[in-house]
Amino acid sequence: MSTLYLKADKETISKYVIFSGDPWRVEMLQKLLDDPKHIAFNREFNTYTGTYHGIPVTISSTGIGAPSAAIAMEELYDCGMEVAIRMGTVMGLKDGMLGKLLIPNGSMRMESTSDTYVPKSFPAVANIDLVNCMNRSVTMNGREYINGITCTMDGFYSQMRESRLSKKMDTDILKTFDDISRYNISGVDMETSCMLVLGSLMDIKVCSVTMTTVLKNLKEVLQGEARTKSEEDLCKIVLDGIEIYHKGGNGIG
Ligand SMILES: O=P(O)(O)O[C@H]1O[C@H](CO)[C@@H](O)[C@H]1O
Ligand SMILES: O=c1cc[nH]c(=O)[nH]1
Repeated sequence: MSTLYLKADKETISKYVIFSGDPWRVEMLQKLLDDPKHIAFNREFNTYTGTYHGIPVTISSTGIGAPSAAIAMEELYDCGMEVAIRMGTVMGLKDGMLGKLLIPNGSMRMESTSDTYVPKSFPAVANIDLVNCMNRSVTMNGREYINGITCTMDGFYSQMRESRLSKKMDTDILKTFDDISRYNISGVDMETSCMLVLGSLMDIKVCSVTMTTVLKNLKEVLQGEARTKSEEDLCKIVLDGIEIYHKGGNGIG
């Protein structure tokens, strides 16, 4: 029987799963797989399974935010997922980060979905072996990475970007950034901490590999060809990272 939202089942899902936020990034990634089989595109969940250099890999999407990321994680865990990688974009909070990969060791839980599973004192931490393999893959692919702590939030236009409403309500978006910058937080996204928490609860391996596409206050933004190239590199980096991990961290090729 297929799952409620992703329309997946045990026969079609592999143990390695990559989750993009954006369903259209899945279309970019599936082009790098051999023999990609389209499982379903239902709501925000676009899912394929194929192989990368002989390794079975499933790719899917979570849409924006932790609630739907938790649904995707739950349903593919039900189908036998053992390794989950978030492959997304992130807003960098430090200068010079644009185009660099932010691969957090852990993430501050400012989203609320993970609170529905465990208390806030439960940490959101990444699997160290996966992080190391992804770091190696970034270097191999000619990019730079940053490890450290990120922050995951729920409110895009209430916490991360000014809007007509936030101005009308006098919401101080910059104060949020100032507050978390004092904690040496490197970047902000909307899914990572929830996915890391669920991975620990499921006793599977999880990490988050994110491309810095924008800096806070839109100080710098990756656009046009540079943005496309950075997302293409992100897809390749995550696939190569899985290959490194699959081979016991001993390199690829
Ligand atoms: O590019 P993705 O993976 O969607 O990630 C980031 O982009 C979205 C916000 O623009 C949020 O989902 C955030 O986490
Ligand atoms: O603005 C942005 C861009 C990428 N990721 C986010 O979470 N926010």
